[in-house]
Amino acid sequence: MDVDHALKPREIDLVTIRVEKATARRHEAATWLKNMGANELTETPSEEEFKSFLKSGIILCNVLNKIYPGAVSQVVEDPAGSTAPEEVAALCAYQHFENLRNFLVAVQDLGLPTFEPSDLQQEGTSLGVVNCILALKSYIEVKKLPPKIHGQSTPSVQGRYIMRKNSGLFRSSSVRNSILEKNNMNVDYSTKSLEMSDKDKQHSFSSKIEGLNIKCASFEWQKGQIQDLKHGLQDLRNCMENIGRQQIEEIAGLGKDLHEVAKAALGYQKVMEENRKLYNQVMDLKGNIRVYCRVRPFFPGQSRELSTIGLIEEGKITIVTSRNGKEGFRTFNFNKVFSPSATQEEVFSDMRPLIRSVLDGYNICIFAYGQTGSGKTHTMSGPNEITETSMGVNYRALNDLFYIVENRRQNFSYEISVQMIEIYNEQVRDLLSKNALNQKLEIRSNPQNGLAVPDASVITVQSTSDVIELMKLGQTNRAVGATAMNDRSSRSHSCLTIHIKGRELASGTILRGCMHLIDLAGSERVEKSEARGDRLKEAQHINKSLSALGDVISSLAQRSSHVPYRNSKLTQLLQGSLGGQAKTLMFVHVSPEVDALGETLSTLNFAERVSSVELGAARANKESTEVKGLREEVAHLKEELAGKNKENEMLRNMIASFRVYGAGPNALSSHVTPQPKSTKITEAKGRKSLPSLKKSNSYTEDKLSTDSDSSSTWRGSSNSFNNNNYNALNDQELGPGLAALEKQPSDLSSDNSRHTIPKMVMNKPREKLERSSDPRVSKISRNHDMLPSQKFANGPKQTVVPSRRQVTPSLAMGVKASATNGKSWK
Ligand SMILES: Nc1ncnc2c1ncn2[C@@H]1O[C@H](COP(=O)(O)OP(=O)(O)OP(=O)(O)O)[C@@H](O)[C@H]1O
Repeated sequence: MDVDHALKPREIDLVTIRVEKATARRHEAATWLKNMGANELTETPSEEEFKSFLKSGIILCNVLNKIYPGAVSQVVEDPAGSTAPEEVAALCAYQHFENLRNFLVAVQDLGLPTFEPSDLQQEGTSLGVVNCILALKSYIEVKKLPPKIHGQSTPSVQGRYIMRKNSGLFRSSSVRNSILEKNNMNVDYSTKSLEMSDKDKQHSFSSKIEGLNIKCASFEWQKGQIQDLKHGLQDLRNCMENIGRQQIEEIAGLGKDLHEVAKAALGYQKVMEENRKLYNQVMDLKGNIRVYCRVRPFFPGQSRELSTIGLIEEGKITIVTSRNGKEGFRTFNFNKVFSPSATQEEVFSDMRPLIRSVLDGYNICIFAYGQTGSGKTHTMSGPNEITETSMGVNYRALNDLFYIVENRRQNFSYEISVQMIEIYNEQVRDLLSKNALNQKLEIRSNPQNGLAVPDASVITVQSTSDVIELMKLGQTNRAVGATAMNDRSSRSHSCLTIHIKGRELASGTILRGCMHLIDLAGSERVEKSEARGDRLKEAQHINKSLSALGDVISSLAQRSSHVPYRNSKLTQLLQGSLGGQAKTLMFVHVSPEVDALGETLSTLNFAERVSSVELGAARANKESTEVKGLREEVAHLKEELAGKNKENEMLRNMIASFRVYGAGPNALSSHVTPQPKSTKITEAKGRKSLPSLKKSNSYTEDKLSTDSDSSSTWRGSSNSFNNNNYNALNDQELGPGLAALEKQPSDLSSDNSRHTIPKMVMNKPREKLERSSDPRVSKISRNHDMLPSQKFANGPKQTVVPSRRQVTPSLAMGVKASATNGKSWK
């Protein structure tokens, strides 16, 4: 038997056992046949040898005839003498057929197991033949009958037995018919004989005993077979148990392997995750704008077969660009790509760390870009019906921020405030104001206190629900516009800004961060949307602002020295996030439909461009208390210095005016009161702390207010002086020269005689004035050195004279003081 080399060890064991057993039984059968006279057989024949010896059936028939002579009445011998090969082959076949058939019939009549003649063919197996021979052997052993020599047995007894068996096979054979005929004759004969004599009765009885003996022998043989089977079964059971044990061990081993593989896979995933984090960190360090791409699913009822979206991997998306039967693909790389099946939670969890950094003092900007209907609002806010699972980035971000604020309560105190604006047709509106539609707000390119739109309402919030209420108010304000202007909800850029000011309780360090969450209006092709009237105007504004965004991105990508932020309100709003040290994330959205292919490709091209923009590493807006103190002190000093400069300017201008009006320098004495000799600024130079600075201010304020007759008008520092105070002063109080100064440059330009010299003076640096050939100018310049306010200020010399409008408040203050004091400053 061929052993399959691919078999496993336990299977090989089993097969080996079977082969060994079969071989042993074959050898046993061969040995017995040899003992029964088949001398041509070896005792240990191979399977093939065994079959070839028995194939003709001669050996089998002869052995059976030795046991029961005449059991096979006619044994067809070898076709000796035939020469023609075809004749030999035919005789062999006949011999094989006849002998085997006769043998099998006889064996079956004995109640012994038979086999198929084909078992002795080349492709057959000798197992059945061996079983049959060994059964015959057992049968004889049980019967303990010595094998009889041919011709010595009693054919009638055997014949009767054979007849009684009367099997179907036997009945169907022509050879058997002839045997039957013979035996019937025997039966008839014996019956007649029984009727005739007691001898026959005895004979009949002995034949019954014989029959019983045969049955007994058969029973014994079967018992032996059952024993054999039991042993075989036991062997099999042991073998199965072994196999079972081996399998359990193997399964345990496989489990271990699987565990290892799972661990390795997890490790691989971790490494991949780590790689992505590192990649993002590198991007952070380089300050690249992060770009996440999200694909909208098909709408219900749309066919999913025609999609432009090919393969989506971790950070790659392949678009099928096949057109007119030509197959094409384009792959785009981004920081992350979300497939249509990505949930809101999955999308948010990836950007969570970015959002959290706003609490550490970073400026964050997240904006959603994409074609109309591609899912921007879905990502930023969610669908119309907002549930816990469907809520968008805005709500999740706020939830997260308030959650962390709560967790950090022991170490930090945070103030969170919110602004919500929209840019509609290039006008900025405050969505949290009742008067949203009528407002036109300005955007500052250098935000003060982080407010790019300082005039928009800033509302302090304590919880997410506060913000949700505000967002609802904002939406209502947009909705007001929608009824008035026909569904403009997606026709404007909306921006929710969250301002965060945190103070570290232990160190007093201040952190300021702000987060813009921007849902841009959808880009669309005007001709495709067939927009008319207001819609056309809106579309043009949107496209203009998005194209301005494209220009800004191009300039940034090319590192141009000039970036055209001022070309649209949108780019002005985004300036701090695109050009500053902010962390910026763009969500680019695409639709999967084939008819959106053009927009999808242009959107992704733009997005790839955006991802190449390096902003420089983001910086946290952190201020330690010391820095904060120093910064405030510097600011105060600057203010004070500016005040003093304004005074200088005022006096200089006064001199100029007096000269214009023909009054000599002495005339000043009736208007200008010298400031009390003060060392306040000198002190301030060496000051370290804010309180002393304040003291200095208050001293000046106090002095001014006690010197003043109308203290209510003048009370307060120069810093707090505003246009209203200034406007409250009338010409009488200011004097003719100052009243002239109050006029706008345009007013002055119409009065040549009065403004010629002041204008010259104002626009020239001091050195130039000193070198001037104009005697009036040089006089002013010399006088300028003697101004008491400059001595008082003891600050750095001014080389550029500030403009007239800048000096007016301090000028007014100085004049008021001089007018009431009445002393000369000379
Ligand atoms: N990821 C998504 N899963 C399920 N539905 C989505 C998804 N993205 C978008 N949609 C649905 O697609 C439709 C259009 O989405 P959405 O309004 O967010 O697009 P938009 O880009 O904001 O459009 P517009 O620019 O016109 O405002 C909505 O009905 C939205 O619910």
